[in-house]
Amino acid sequence: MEMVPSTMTEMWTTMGSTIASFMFIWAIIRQYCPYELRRYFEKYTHTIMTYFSPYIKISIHEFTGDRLKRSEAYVAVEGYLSVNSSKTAKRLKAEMGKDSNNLVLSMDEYEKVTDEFRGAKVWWVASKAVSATRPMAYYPEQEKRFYRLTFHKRYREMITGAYLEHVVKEGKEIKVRNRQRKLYTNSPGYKWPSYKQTMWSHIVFEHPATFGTMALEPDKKKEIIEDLVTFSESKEFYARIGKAWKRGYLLYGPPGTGKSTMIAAMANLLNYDVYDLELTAVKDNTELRKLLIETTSKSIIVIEDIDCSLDLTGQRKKKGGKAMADDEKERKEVKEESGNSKVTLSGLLNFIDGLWSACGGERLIVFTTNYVEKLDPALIRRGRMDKHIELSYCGFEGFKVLAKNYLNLETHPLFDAIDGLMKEVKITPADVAENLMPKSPLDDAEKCLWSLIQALEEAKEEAEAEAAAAKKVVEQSQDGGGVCSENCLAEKASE
Ligand SMILES: Nc1ncnc2c1ncn2[C@@H]1O[C@H](COP(=O)(O)OP(=O)(O)OP(=O)(O)O)[C@@H](O)[C@H]1O
Ligand SMILES: [Mg+2]
Repeated sequence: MEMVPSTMTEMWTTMGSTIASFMFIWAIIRQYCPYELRRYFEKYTHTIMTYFSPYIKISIHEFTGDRLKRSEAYVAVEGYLSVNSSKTAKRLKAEMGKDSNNLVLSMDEYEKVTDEFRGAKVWWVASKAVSATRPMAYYPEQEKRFYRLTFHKRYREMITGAYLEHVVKEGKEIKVRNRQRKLYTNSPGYKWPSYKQTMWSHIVFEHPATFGTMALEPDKKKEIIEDLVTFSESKEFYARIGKAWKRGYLLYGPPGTGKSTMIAAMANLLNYDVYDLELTAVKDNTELRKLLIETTSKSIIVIEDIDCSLDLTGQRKKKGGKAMADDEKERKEVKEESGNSKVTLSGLLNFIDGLWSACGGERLIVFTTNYVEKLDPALIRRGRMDKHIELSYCGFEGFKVLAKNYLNLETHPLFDAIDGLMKEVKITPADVAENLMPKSPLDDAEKCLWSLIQALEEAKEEAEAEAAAAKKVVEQSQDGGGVCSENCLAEKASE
């Protein structure tokens, strides 16, 4: 009877001393053994333990290979765990989320969470390994972060198949929902730090414009929105017809008619990033291609005032029959005009629809111009710029949207007078908006409407005076018996 406690005590003593000896040996190895020997010891202990363990482990590393880009799988898992871990994990970290007004939680380093899928239990751990070597003494230690998934080997097939598929799909959706949208620029004003890999700099994109606040004919607005939404939902369609998943928009019209505003509204509608490409700051076609490759999907690449960016209007046409000297001179002129940029029309065409432009998919390319007639037809032909949108002077429907935005008015007795005047004179939405904007806290809606009526009346008087002057010139030229061309009439009228 006394044997049992004595055996138990002996057993505990033996176990205790074994663990103590093991720890002692391990402490000595850690203290005195060279790094290589330690690694060797760790490796074999690990192999023996893995052999007897019924669990399988999968690691998903943040960076793979060239370390240039975060691994897509890691980003997706991060998204998936940000939602799933925030319910169960005890140590969380918080980062600023979408629109800078909410915090997104995710599991902290070395935290472990459990997940269940079709009755199978799995465990996720966020971990990091610190690289033993540093390229230079003053470089910070390189941390390699990774997630480790552990599950029982009897679920191998289901976890490596259906479960991981589910994690990646859901994680990507969560990332898109939570992401801070960005406005990128390649502007030369920013000095790139030498270690920086990317040629774009960015800020958070927070433009408030939406199609709801845009002054535009309702039918036109509806058509544009439908076109954009159809594009964003057509991944399979583009794949089936063998076309890269991108679409070009040409926005043209006089200054102040809402071209730039529409780009912001497009980005807000589709939840896309915006790449504002300053073409004059691009050194040459190679640099243009590099910039393109660095853009991500779900984005709008914008080239504003394309007619001013480069001499893209005649270069290609002239080149064919010209002598070498002429060609050289022409190239020099183009270079001077466009701030040392050597981007050519063919470089730009390749940028839009060359092989590289298909990398990544789901991208809109938008050009804006005030002078559509100045552009080379090759640049804006259908297929390159698929949709041409003219933004023009403000109509009564457009005015009503602005009155609602600026004054919260849906109707007013002065609307009829404004409608009448708008049929007679051209006014840009920017001018309407400026007049409707209260200039002091005492300005009420009626005062703003009167300000607009006054502006419209002044514009009408100006137009009438111009028309009268033109008529006078015509009469004079007829009296004098001379023949005057249209241009000459316009010149005299403006005098
Ligand atoms: N269609 C519109 N709807 C609502 N607001 C507009 C519209 N057009 C212009 N605006 C207002 O006028 C301002 C100037 O418009 P925007 O910069 O979009 O014009 P633009 O066509 O890009 O001009 P530019 O050709 O000079 O670049 C905007 O800040 C916006 O408030
Ligand atoms: Mg603009």
